[in-house]
Amino acid sequence: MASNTVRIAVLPGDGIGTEVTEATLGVLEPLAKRHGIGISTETLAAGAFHYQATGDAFPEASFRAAEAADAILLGAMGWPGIRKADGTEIAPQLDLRFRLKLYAGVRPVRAIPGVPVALADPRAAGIDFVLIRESTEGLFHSSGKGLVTEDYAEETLRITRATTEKLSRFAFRLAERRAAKRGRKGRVTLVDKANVFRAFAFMRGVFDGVAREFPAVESAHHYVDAMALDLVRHPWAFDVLPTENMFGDILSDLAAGLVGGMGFSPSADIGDDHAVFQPAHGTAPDIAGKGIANPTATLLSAAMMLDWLAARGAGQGFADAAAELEAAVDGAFAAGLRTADIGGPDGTAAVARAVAARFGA
Ligand SMILES: NC(=O)C1=CN([C@@H]2O[C@H](COP(=O)(O)OP(=O)(O)OC[C@H]3O[C@@H](n4cnc5c(N)ncnc54)[C@H](O)[C@@H]3O)[C@@H](O)[C@H]2O)C=CC1
Ligand SMILES: CC(C)CC(=O)C(=O)O
Ligand SMILES: [Mg+2]
Repeated sequence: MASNTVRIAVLPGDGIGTEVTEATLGVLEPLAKRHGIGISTETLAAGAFHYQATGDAFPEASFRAAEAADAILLGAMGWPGIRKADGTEIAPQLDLRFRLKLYAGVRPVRAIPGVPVALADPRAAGIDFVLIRESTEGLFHSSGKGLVTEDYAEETLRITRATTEKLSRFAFRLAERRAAKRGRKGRVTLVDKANVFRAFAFMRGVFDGVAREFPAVESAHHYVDAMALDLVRHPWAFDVLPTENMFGDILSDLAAGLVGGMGFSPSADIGDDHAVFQPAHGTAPDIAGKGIANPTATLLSAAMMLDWLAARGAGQGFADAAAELEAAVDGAFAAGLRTADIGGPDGTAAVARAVAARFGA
């Protein structure tokens, strides 16, 4: 990667995906100028409405351009009324995860000062954990391949040693970095269903093997049903939570609900060579076109992107810009910004303005 200049492929997608992406690009521009970092963007077509118009949800040219970019910023894709012949929805974001082997779906869940949390316990203000949703296999391995007959339907879950090892190492390394920052011991808790399914007993065995490589980090296991309970009972107790694809999909929405909703839930799908940064939410047909979508999740995803680019050699300016963007989001809410999803008056553009104003734009 050429130092200090990066190419970002932008896939706005459908519904509020386009709105939160536009707001985020509007913040990235002055941020890049301020830090003297070069960011060029190329907007690419893909999504449900593109499928409706052309019959192609994800043109190969868009995929190739995304693959060639230094990083990919994605809004959201899919629309409930636009379906393929098999009854499922359009989801090019899944193609990206599979084709670019983005096994680590990193979904940080953090209480932002000023944003109401769902729990009355004062410890909820300290919610700060990271779900790592394996994003290339698990039950989603079966997507588009399930068997459907007149009388029954069947989908298969797949767990591999190679991906579980990578996922586990990613989780332990993240826990090490978080421990260094927070000055406390890291803890990685595998979320599985090893009491019932052999595939999860296998996953647990592989995870335990990797855990032995990281003696300074605590390791634990939790069944997914109990984790759904405990994320509501005491979410502040968790640190890094790797899990299977479908479990992570479900738990990440639950977790978002703890800290203000989907509008506050960033994510990054990271592989060995590529990464996609996108909010964990969808296209929100119920609020699309109204100018009230909360772009915070996308802004925080963009901060994760800048940080990831810095770690890959783009330069310290990217790390500084990432830190400033996250601080600007926190600062804006601490200063009274209130989005519609938490009952406030501030729409998409107002959030972008308030965040950019924190760093003088
Ligand atoms: N990564 C992606 O691109 C995803 C795409 N989808 C697709 O999106 C479409 C809608 O799916 P839903 O199940 O309704 O999930 P959703 O995440 O779009 O919406 C769930 C709820 O959260 C709210 N919400 C979501 N993002 C918000 C934001 N930024 N600001 C304020 N409120 C927000 C919505 O208004 C809705 O009440 C479907 O076609 C689905 O397949 C769903 C999830 C992720
Ligand atoms: C197409 C879906 C898997 C998208 C989704 O729900 C997600 O990324 O969380
Ligand atoms: Mg989801």
